[in-house]
Amino acid sequence: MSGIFISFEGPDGAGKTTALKKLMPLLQKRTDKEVILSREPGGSPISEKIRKIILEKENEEMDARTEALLYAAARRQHLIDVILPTLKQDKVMLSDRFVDSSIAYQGGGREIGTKEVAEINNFAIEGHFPDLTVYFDITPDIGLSRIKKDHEGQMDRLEKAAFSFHERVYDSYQEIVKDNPDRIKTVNANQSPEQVVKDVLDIIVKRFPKTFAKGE
Ligand SMILES: Nc1ncnc2c1ncn2[C@@H]1O[C@H](COP(=O)(O)OP(=O)(O)OP(=O)(O)O)[C@@H](O)[C@H]1O
Ligand SMILES: Cc1cn([C@H]2C[C@H](O)[C@@H](COP(=O)(O)O)O2)c(=O)[nH]c1=O
Repeated sequence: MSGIFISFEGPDGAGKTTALKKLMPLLQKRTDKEVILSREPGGSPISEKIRKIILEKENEEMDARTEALLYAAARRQHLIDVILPTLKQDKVMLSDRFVDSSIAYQGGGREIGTKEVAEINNFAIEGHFPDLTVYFDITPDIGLSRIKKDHEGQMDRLEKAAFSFHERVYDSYQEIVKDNPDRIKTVNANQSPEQVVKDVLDIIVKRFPKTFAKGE
């Protein structure tokens, strides 16, 4: 596998999607490798169908373990349909969320347990961890207030969960970051969108200087 796999993580409203849209062309300018952007849950036709089931507000009664299995199933299909083919073609794969989201949201937030959730995800991803993960650090009060300001009426099932759930997600992410210092690098997401993009770009270029050397 010769491509580069980078995931982006963080609590709801951290600004990943906003930053990734701006980051994509900046990265593409610096490399001859094709840069592909995808997201989880989703990113391929079957996984997008699973995403709909997971996030629909009507599915309030969904059991926590069912939710964890659905995220892992969507991830497996995304891996097979998009991530592995992209890496085999020597491209750069950017994924807006990956396995750490399940550990933080289902393991921590839903209190299933990080070990249990890691186990079903190990089955799904068969060791294909990202080469680099950029964690967008934002406290749940700030992240959720951004979302409420932007689209309160259209908040999905996860975004609408209790504040204590989002606090557990945040705490769980802090643990994951602490436990994976080589793979995960943190960006302060409570800065201007421009500064966030600059910081993320710096991290990626520093980690893969040869790949992103064009135009230096
Ligand atoms: N640096 C920033 N400062 C202030 N507001 C921001 C910043 N970045 C993004 N936003 C706003 O915050 C909201 C959430 O941003 P975005 O959708 O990019 O976050 P996200 O990390 O993808 O969230 P989620 O995972 O919940 O979808 C949007 O309204 C966006 O305009
Ligand atoms: C991959 C993944 C995601 N989640 C949560 C995180 C968000 O609340 C939603 C996804 O929405 P986004 O706007 O596309 O970020 O799902 C999760 O709980 N577990 C996961 O594995």
